[in-house]
Amino acid sequence: MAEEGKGFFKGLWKKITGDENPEEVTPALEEAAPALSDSDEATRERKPGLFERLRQGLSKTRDSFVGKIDRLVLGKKEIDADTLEELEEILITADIGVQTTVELIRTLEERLSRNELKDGAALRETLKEEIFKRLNNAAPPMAVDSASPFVIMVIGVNGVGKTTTIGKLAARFSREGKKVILAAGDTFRAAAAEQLEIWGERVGCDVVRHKEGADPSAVVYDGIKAAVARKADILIVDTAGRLHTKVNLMEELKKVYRIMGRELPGAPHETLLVLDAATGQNAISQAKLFKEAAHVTGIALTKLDGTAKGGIVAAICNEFRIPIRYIGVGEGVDDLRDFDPAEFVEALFQ
Ligand SMILES: Nc1nc2c(ncn2[C@@H]2O[C@H](COP(=O)(O)OP(=O)(O)OP(=O)(O)O)[C@@H](O)[C@H]2O)c(=O)[nH]1
Repeated sequence: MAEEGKGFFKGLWKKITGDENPEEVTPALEEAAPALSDSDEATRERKPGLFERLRQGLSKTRDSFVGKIDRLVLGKKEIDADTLEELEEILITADIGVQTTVELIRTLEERLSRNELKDGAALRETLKEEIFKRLNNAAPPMAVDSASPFVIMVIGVNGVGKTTTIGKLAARFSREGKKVILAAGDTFRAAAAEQLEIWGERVGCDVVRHKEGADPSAVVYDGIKAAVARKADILIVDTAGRLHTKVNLMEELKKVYRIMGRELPGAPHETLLVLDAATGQNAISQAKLFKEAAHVTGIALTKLDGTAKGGIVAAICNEFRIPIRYIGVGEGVDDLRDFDPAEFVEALFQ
């Protein structure tokens, strides 16, 4: 650039940004936006809307959890043991879980002793980073194209949002052009099959159901036969969330699981446990219980929008080592989102 032109550019730059030295800033800007393709442009246009919805969905957790952290750390010029003690209390009450809280505080203490936490802002940033690390238990996404039909067994106690999650998943897969069949394996409650049929009509997919009180294994058997005969891409199987006893429930789930594998080797390809975030520590107990009885391979965490207990995400990721595949942030069909740890932490702390 000619010197004269450079001067003009510098002046303009300062006017726009208030920054004296464009040379220092320009390389970073170039790095940040290497060649935007058309699809990047499209993503950028779509992203703010989706991100904003996620932010809104997490507003209760952000206001209580991150709000408390901000009140504790912002403006603090020095971090000491008392600050970390107060932080520990906030983490515990935010349903992050005792084990994860202890780990986080230990890490922060170490970083404090290495002089890495100079002030409140540094503490906030480090906490965000450490929470992200614990959410990021890398697991490959559900590989629905790896089998045909790909069978998803959905488990969880009543009322957690199982049927709604199945409906939202069916809608999403159908939109992607996949043929989906639903099997109403909860024969204990008549309303469960009816609810599933309503979703089937809404989404435009077949529902296999039997009468109330029928053997769920028979429903699953028919579901698999129908999925194979009709060349479905995905079969989603609902299961009971409540029986006369907990032991009965677990035994039934084991039986349904066995029948699937017998009728279609490799099935179920995914056992998705649905948990209600608003139930806090109860969701943790359910995760423990189902993990022991069923081969849980993924979690859908619903109702994050209605609760301040969003910290439960960290407890689940860190303590169970079962990937959270989806999060529910509203009742709408588009409110079941892929769980993206980076986006989640950003939406929480921003
Ligand atoms: N706000 C909000 N509500 C949700 C979400 N997911 C499900 N719900 C609502 O939670 C309620 C219970 O959902 P269901 O799908 O009926 O729950 P279920 O686990 O199938 O319950 P049963 O059919 O009784 O076993 C419904 O009113 C849903 O609309 C979510 O992510 N956010």
